[in-house]
Amino acid sequence: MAAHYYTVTWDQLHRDARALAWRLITRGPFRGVVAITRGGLIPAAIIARELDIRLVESVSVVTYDEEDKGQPVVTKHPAAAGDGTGFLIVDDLVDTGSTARVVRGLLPKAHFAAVYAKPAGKVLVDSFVTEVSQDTWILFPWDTEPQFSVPLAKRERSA
Ligand SMILES: O=P(O)(O)OC[C@H]1O[C@H](OP(=O)(O)OP(=O)(O)O)[C@H](O)[C@@H]1O
Ligand SMILES: O=c1[nH]c(=O)c2nc[nH]c2[nH]1
Ligand SMILES: [Mg+2]
Repeated sequence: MAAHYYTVTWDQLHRDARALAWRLITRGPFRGVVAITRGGLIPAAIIARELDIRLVESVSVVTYDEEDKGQPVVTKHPAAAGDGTGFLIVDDLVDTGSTARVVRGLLPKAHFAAVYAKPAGKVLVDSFVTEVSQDTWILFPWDTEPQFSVPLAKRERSA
């Protein structure tokens, strides 16, 4: 269980992905994008649109079952990206860095970008936008839904 949660709305994700695209303009040009499925797909689409890139490849690394972490397994290789030369890898976040380490091993020449980064993983990315603490779980808009909120005055107080 995480100590903190950081909720990201669709608007914020769009804004942060565009901010990442701004930073990436001077690091390119890129021939194509490799999205790390599934979390990297939407940021990759936003960034590919902003950088006017039409070649979008994907790589799938399965590591987590909700908040439980296992061994990373590559279930889809990024065949069109070769050794990564001229390619931009995009993920939604780096946490421990284990997904990034696997993908960097597959595409050693690519530029690695993530929208959000935690301290243990940020050394593995070339570009990111926002850092959160290691004990924070990021709640993405595709994993959440709006629900009724109990008024503050009716909540139980601990002290
Ligand atoms: O730095 P790490 O500790 O490897 O964690 C980061 C990875 O974990 C999440 O993906 P997940 O494996 O949950 O799959 P998903 O993208 O399909 O949700 C997230 O999208 C990153 O890809
Ligand atoms: O939705 C997510 N939020 C996170 O903080 C995280 N870390 C690894 N995998 C994650 N998935
Ligand atoms: Mg992922």
